[in-house]
Amino acid sequence: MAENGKSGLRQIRTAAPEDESSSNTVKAKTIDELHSLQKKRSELNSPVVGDRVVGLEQQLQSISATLASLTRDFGPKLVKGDPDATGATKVVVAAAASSIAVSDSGLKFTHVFYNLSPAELYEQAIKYERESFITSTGALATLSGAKTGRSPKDKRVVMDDLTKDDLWWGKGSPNIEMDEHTFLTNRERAVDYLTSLDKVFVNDQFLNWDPENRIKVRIVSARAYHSLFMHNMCIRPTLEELQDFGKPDFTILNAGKFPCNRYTNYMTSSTSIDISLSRREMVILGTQYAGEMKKGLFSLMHYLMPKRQILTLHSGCNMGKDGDVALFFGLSGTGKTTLSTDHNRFLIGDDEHCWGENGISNIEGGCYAKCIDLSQEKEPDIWNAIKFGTVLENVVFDATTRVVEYADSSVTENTRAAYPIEYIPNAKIPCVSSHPKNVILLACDAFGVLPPVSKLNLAQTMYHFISGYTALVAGTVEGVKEPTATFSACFGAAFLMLHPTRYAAMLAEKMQKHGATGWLVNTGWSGGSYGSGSRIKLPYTRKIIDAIHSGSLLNANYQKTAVFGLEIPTEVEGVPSEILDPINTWSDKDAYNATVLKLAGLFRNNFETFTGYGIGEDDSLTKEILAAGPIF
Ligand SMILES: Nc1ncnc2c1ncn2[C@@H]1O[C@H](COP(=O)(O)OP(=O)(O)OP(=O)(O)O)[C@@H](O)[C@H]1O
Ligand SMILES: O=C([O-])CC(=O)C(=O)O
Ligand SMILES: [Ca+2]
Ligand SMILES: [Mn+2]
Repeated sequence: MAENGKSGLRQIRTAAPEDESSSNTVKAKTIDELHSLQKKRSELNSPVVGDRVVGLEQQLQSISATLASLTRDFGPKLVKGDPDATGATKVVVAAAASSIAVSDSGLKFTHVFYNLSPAELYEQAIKYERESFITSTGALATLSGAKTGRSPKDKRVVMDDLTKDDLWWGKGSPNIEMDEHTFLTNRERAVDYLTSLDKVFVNDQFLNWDPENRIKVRIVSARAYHSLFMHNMCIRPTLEELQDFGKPDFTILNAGKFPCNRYTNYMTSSTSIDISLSRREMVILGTQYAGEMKKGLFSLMHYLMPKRQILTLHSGCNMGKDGDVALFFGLSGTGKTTLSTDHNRFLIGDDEHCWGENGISNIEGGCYAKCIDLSQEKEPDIWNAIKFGTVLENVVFDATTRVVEYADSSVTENTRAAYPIEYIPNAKIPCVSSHPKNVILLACDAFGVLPPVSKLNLAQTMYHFISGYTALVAGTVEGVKEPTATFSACFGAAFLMLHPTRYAAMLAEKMQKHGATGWLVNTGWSGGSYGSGSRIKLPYTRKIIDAIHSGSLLNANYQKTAVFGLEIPTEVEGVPSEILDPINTWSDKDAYNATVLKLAGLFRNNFETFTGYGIGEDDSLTKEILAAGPIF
C-alpha cells in the first residue's frame, strides 16, 4: 500500500481559487432562490396567451364536475399542483360554488395532477408508491396489488332503456347486469374515496387514430402508476388539442384498491367494474390491475363503433413495405403483440383496432406486451421498448442492479410492459392503414393437434372467428397440467357489447368486399399435447407469417386434413415440412387421432349456442358456416 504521500494521490486544494467571484457562481442569494432557478414555467401546466394563463380554470371546473357527488349540487374544491411542493402557489381554486360547507368534505381541497409528464409521474410514483422502482433500463417497475389480471366475473353493465334490447345479455355474455341505482351507489363510493385523497391524477386523452371517430376520454385515478399506464396506452393529445379538449365523451373513475361494499346489491366480491353507457362512465372499485381501464374502454368502443358501421377488432395489425396489411386475431397470450411487432413491417397496433370505410385504425396509443420469458434475441423490438417511460407490471428484478429477471413468475405469469407505440422503431404514426389483405386467426393449441398453418375459406374463417378457440395450459399449480380449451366469441367475448353474430356479420361483409384471405395459425403445441410435445418455435411461426405476408403461401400446394377439414400447405420456406401436418410429429398416432376427436367435440359443443342465429342477408352464408366446422 502506498501511504507515503508520494503515491500519486491527487493533492487536496485548501486555498480558494482566485476567480471565485466570477462567472462560475450562481445568480441566487438564498437556497430557495437557487432552487427556483432550476424549473422554468411549463407550457403544459400553464399555457399562456398574452399575459393570461388559459385553460386551467376551465379544466379544473370540468374536473370538479366530473368528481361531483350526485347528492350535492357542486363538485369538490380542486387545486392544481403538488400538495407537497414547497412554496407551491395554489394556482387556481376551482369550482365548488361558493356555498357554505355543510360537511368536512366541503371544506377540503383535492389537488389535481392533470396530464403530468412521464418524468413527473415517475417522481410521484417513486416518492409515494412503495412498490415503485426504476429498473436498470429506466422502466418504472410496479405492482398491481392483489389482482394481477382482469376480473371478468366482476364486470357489470347497467341495464336500462338504452341497453336492455340492444346489448348481449345472458348465457355467454360478459355483461353482467346491474341497475342504475347500484351503479350510482358505487359511483358515489368511488367519488367519495377519490375526493377524500389529498391528490388525484387526471388524464384527458383520445381513443382511435381515425380523426373522424376519435373519442375523448378522461381517467381519474389515485395512483401515478395508473396515470402513466393510461398516458402510454391512450393517444396523447398535443398541447393545442388539450386546450380545446372540452367535455370528455367518456370518464373512468378508478378508485383502485378501495373496495366496493359487499352489502350493496349485486356485489359478489370486493371488486366491481361498472359501466353505464347512458352516463358514459365507468367506475372501478377493488382492483388496481390497470388492464381493466384499457379493456373497459375497449368494451365502450365495441358499443360505440358498430353504431357507426365500424367494426371493432381484438387484433394486432401491421403493414408491409408495399402497403399490404395483416390483422392478427387471437385470445390473450396467442401472439398478437409478438407477431405484429415485426422488424420488417410497420406496426399499426398490437391489440385493439377499428375497421371502417377507409381501412384500419388503431384505438390505442401504446402496446401492452407479455413479458414472461422475454428475451432480447427473440423479441428485440419489445425488449428495446422497455426503457424510460415504460410501465413494467409485476416483474421481479435484482435488488441491487435492478436488472429484470423475465423468467421469474414469482408475482404472476402475467407480467406486462406498457409503452407508447412510438417506442417501436417502425411504428406507423398516425396508426392507420388501408384494408387488410390477410386476416390471421391465432390459436395457442395446447392439445397440439391444429396444424401450424391452414388456409381458410370465408365460411371457415367465420366459423373459427365465432368459435374463438385457444387452449393454454392451466395455471402454474403443482400437479397435472392439462390443457383446457377456451372458446371466446370473436376472439374477445369478454369485450363484446352486442351479440357476437353482429360483429361476425360485419367481418364477413368486409372480408368479402375487400378480398381478404383468412388463415388459422397455431402458435401452441406440436409433437404431442402439453406435457409430451413442445411449443412451436417462434422463428418457425415467424417464417409462416412471412410466407403469408409475401403472398407465397397463397399459391402453395395444399392438402386437406381429416375431421377439421383444414387446407394445409405441403411446404413453407424455412419451416421443416414434416411439422406442417401435425400427425407426423406425434409418435403415438392413436393418441393423436383421439385428441383430434376430443377437440372436435369441444368445438361442436361450443358452437351449439350459435346455431340459432343467422349471419348475412340470406341464410346461405349461415349454412356454410355451420358446415365449416369439424365433421366426424
Ligand atoms: N410460436 C410462437 N408464436 C407466438 N408467440 C409465442 C410462440 N412461442 C412462444 N410465444 C410467446 O407467447 C407469448 C405471446 O404473447 P402476446 O403478448 O403476443 O399475446 P397477445 O395475443 O398479445 O395477448 P394479450 O391480448 O393478452 O395482450 C409471448 O410471450 C411469446 O414470446
Ligand atoms: O387486458 C388484459 O389484461 C390483457 C389483454 O390484452 C387481454 O387479456 O386481452
Ligand atoms: Ca398483447
Ligand atoms: Mn388483448
